[in-house]
Amino acid sequence: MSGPPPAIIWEHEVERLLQYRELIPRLEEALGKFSKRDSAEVIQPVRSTVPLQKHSGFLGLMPTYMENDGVLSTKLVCFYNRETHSSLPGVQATVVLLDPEYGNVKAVIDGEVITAMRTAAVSAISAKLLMRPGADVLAILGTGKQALSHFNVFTEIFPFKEVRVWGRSRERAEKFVRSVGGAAWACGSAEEAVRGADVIVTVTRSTKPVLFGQWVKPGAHVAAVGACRPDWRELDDVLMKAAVVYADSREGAMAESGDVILSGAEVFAELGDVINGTKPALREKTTVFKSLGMGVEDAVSAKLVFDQWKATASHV
Ligand SMILES: NC(=O)C1=CN([C@@H]2O[C@H](COP(=O)(O)OP(=O)(O)OC[C@H]3O[C@@H](n4cnc5c(N)ncnc54)[C@H](O)[C@@H]3O)[C@@H](O)[C@H]2O)C=CC1
Ligand SMILES: O=C(O)C1=NCCCC1
Repeated sequence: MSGPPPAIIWEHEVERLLQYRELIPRLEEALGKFSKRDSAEVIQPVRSTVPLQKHSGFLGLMPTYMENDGVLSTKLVCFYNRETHSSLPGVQATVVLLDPEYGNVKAVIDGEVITAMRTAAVSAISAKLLMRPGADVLAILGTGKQALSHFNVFTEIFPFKEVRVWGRSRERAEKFVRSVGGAAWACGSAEEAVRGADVIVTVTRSTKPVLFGQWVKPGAHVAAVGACRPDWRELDDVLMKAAVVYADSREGAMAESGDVILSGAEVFAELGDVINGTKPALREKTTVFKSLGMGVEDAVSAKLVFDQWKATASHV
């Protein structure tokens, strides 16, 4: 292959280079560009998925081209629905950044930190747009990687007075609370965590509902991040039908979200539509943001990492 060898930028380096304050505005811009459906801005097909049946998982391929920005990338992500309490990873990812003119690989970047941070940052954007003003109580269902990245960004940018965490085992919820220096409460049940909460984040590997509409306070905002297969659920039909549903990608939600497909709920708008001002943010209603994850989010995150990496003198 012609051209210089690709940069290899791994986990600790990505952690050092990626900051929410720089990432969030770029993601907001990217979501808006995606929803314009202008092929010079963003070409991003719905994720192709290859089942890894033997290992209860999937390989997702997420190519994206942003012509006006000169960004070409693809993420390779494996995600699993393994036996409960398996110590094997739930999500593993790599982002490959290419030169769109020459076609050579410019960088191979660890995708786990990018996936954790860009997903949480997009949920935070959904909350910024859709939660009611004065939201005080945040509930997080799940205690894994996404739970931590969501805790980090939500507490960094919003002044929540209380953060509640639920996991399938109380022990894991308590461990999570210790890991964040005690800045949250471990709850004994999902119901206890979400009753009265203003914002609820679901970040589990569950394939059946863990959040039920009858527990959810009217006007609450839900960022639903797990359940990214057409037959997986995190939210029940009552909630899906009562809420105004937003998504990152309408096509993605119609193809991949069990919560949308199986409940028959309508996707009211994409987050990008709200950012572009073409659809309203119905903050006074109960809202669900159904996140599936998009290649364009990985593309702008990888570009940010690569640009910062190049700017670090010792690598040049
Ligand atoms: N929307 C998006 O862009 C993305 C979505 N995801 C999805 O988000 C979810 C969480 O991802 P990670 O935090 O990386 O995974 P993780 O494996 O680190 O954490 C998963 C959490 O779910 C819990 N869990 C597993 N089965 C459960 C069940 N039946 N009921 C309740 N809780 C259960 C685990 O105990 C753990 O707390 C996964 O479904 C993953 O596929 C991950 C990355 C991006
Ligand atoms: O966008 C992503 O990255 C993922 N989405 C759903 C499943 C895991 C990874």
